[in-house]
Amino acid sequence: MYKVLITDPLSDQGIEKLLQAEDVEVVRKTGLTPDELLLEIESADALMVRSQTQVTSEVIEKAHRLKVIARAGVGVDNIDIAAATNKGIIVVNAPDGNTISTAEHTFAMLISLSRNIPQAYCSVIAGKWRRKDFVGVELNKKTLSIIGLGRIGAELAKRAKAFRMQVVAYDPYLSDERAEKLGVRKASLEEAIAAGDYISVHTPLTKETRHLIHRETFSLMKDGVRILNCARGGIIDEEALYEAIQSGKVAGAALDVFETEPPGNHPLFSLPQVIATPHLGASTIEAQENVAIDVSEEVLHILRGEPFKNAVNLPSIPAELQQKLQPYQVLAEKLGQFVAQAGKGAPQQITVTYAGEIAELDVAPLTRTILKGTLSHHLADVNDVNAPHLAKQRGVRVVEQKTSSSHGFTQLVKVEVQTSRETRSATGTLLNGFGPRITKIDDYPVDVTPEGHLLFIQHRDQPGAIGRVGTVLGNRGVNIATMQVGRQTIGGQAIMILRIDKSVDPDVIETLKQMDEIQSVIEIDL
Ligand SMILES: NC(=O)C1=CN([C@@H]2O[C@H](COP(=O)(O)OP(=O)(O)OC[C@H]3O[C@@H](n4cnc5c(N)ncnc54)[C@H](O)[C@@H]3O)[C@@H](O)[C@H]2O)C=CC1
Ligand SMILES: O=C(O)C(=O)COP(=O)(O)O
Repeated sequence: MYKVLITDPLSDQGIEKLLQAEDVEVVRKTGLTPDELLLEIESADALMVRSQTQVTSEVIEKAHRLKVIARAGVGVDNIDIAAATNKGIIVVNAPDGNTISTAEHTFAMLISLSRNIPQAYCSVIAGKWRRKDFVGVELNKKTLSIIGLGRIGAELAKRAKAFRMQVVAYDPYLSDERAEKLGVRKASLEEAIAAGDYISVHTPLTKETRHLIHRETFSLMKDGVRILNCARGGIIDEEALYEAIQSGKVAGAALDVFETEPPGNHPLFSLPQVIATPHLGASTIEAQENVAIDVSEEVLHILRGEPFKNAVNLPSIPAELQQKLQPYQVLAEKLGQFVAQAGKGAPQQITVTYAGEIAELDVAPLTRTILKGTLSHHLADVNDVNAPHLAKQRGVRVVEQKTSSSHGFTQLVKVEVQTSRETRSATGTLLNGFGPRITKIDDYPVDVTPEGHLLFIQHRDQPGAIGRVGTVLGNRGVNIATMQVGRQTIGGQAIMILRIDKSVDPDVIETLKQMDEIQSVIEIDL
C-alpha cells in the first residue's frame, strides 16, 4: 500500500482516481507545521502540494520512502529540487492545467487596475459616491509588455490583442516565428520595459529572475506605467516598487503574489494605487480539477513504475521517443549492472557507444538508465533521476558516443567502464522477439541472456577446463542452466559465462579460483 500525503487543498474531483486506487492510502493533512510535516513525510511514498507547503531539504532528508513530489500547479519554487534530485525523488508538476485561469486572472487584474474597480467598490460599499476619484484609462491602443512569453504569457497576449492592445514581449526563448504567430513584437528586456504602458511578468522565479525588475529597471519605464505580477513574488523588488509608486513613476500595481506569503500588513497596501489578490491565479474550479487530475495520474504512474510525463528534474521525453526507447531500457540497465559487477575498482569513466538504428534516436534517457545500472553496484538508492548527478558528484566522467558500424547487428549498445585498475566492457543488442542479449564481453564474442545468476570466469583456454568447472559446481549441487565460452586464440585467454540456478557459496568461488587455469571468478546478479 502506498501512502500519498496531500498537504495543500486539492480538488476532491481531481484526486478521485487516487481515492479509488486499491494500492493507495490517501492522507490529507493541510496546514501542517514544519515539524508536523517532518513527521508525516517519513512514511510517505508520494507528497502532493500546491504553493503553500515548503518542501525544504530538511523535509526531503526525512523522506525515507518518498518516490515522488507532485506539484498540483506550475511553479516549483517551494520545492528544493536539487535536494530531491540528489535523493532520487522525482518532482512532477501540472504545467497546463491552470494556464487559462491564470491568464484570465491577470486580465481581470489588468482591467481592475485600469478602472480602479477594487478601490471604487470599497468606496461605494462604505456609502460614498466619488466618481471623480476613480477616473480610469482605456486599454485600447495601449502597449502591454509581457516579460516571459510562455504558456500564461501567450494566453494573456491573445486576450490583450482582443482588446486592441499592442503587445511587446521579452523572452530569451521566443522565436521570430512564434512572436509572429502570436502577433506580438519581440523585444529585448530593456526595449520591452521602455515600451510598456503596462508591464506584466510571467516568468518562473529562478536565480536569474529574482528581482528581474529592480530599482534601475523602474527608471527605464514610461512615466505612469502600470505593473502586474501574477507570476511570483520576488520577480519584482517590492521595495523598489513601493518607491516607484510613491515617486509617481508607477501609476499603479496589481499583485497576486508576494515575496512572503501571506504578506501580512505589507507597506505596499498603504498605497491606494496598489490592488491585490491572495495568490488566486490558479484558484478556479476548472484549474484545480485539471491540475489535481494531472498530478494524480502522474503519481499513480510513478508509484506503479509506469511511464510518466512531466518530471521537472528529468528531461521530458516525447511519447513517440519513449515508445521507441522502451524496449532498450532493460538491455541498458543490465549492461550497466553487468560491467559494474564484472569490473574491479571504482568507475572513473563510463563510455556508452550506440551503433546502428538506435544511434539515430535521442539516447540520453538510455544513458541515464545505464548509469543507474552501473552506479547501483556501488551506491544505494540510485535511479534515473539522480544517476547523472551522483556520477558527477563522484567524479565519474560519462561519455556518450554514436557510430554507424554495428558489426552485422541491427543495433548495438556498448558500455565500457574504466576504473583505476582496468577497463571492462559489455556489448548488447535486442534480438527480435527474444529480448536483450549480451553479444560481447570485452573482446570475446558471446551470446548471453542478461538475467539471473551468472558466473563470469576468466581462464586460459585448455582442454578439460570446462569439465573441471562443471565438476566443482556439480559436486556442490549447483545446476548449470547454460554455458558460453569465448576465446581470442586457441590456448590463449578465454572467458566462461555460466548461468546457474542459484547463488553459490563464497567457498565454491574460492575452489574454482584455486584451479591453475583460472584467473578470476566473479558472481554476477542481474
Ligand atoms: N498566480 C498564480 O496562481 C500562478 C502563477 N504561476 C507562475 O507563472 C509562471 C509562468 O507559468 P507558465 O506560463 O505556465 O510557465 P512557462 O514555463 O510556460 O513560461 C515561463 C516563460 O518564462 C520565460 N523565461 C524564463 N526566464 C526568463 C527571463 N529571465 N526573462 C524572460 N523570460 C524568461 C521562459 O522562457 C518561458 O517561456 C510559473 O512559473 C509560476 O511561477 C503559474 C500558475 C498560477
Ligand atoms: O501553479 C502555480 O505556479 C501557482 O502559483 C498556483 O499556486 P496554487 O496552487 O494556487 O497555490
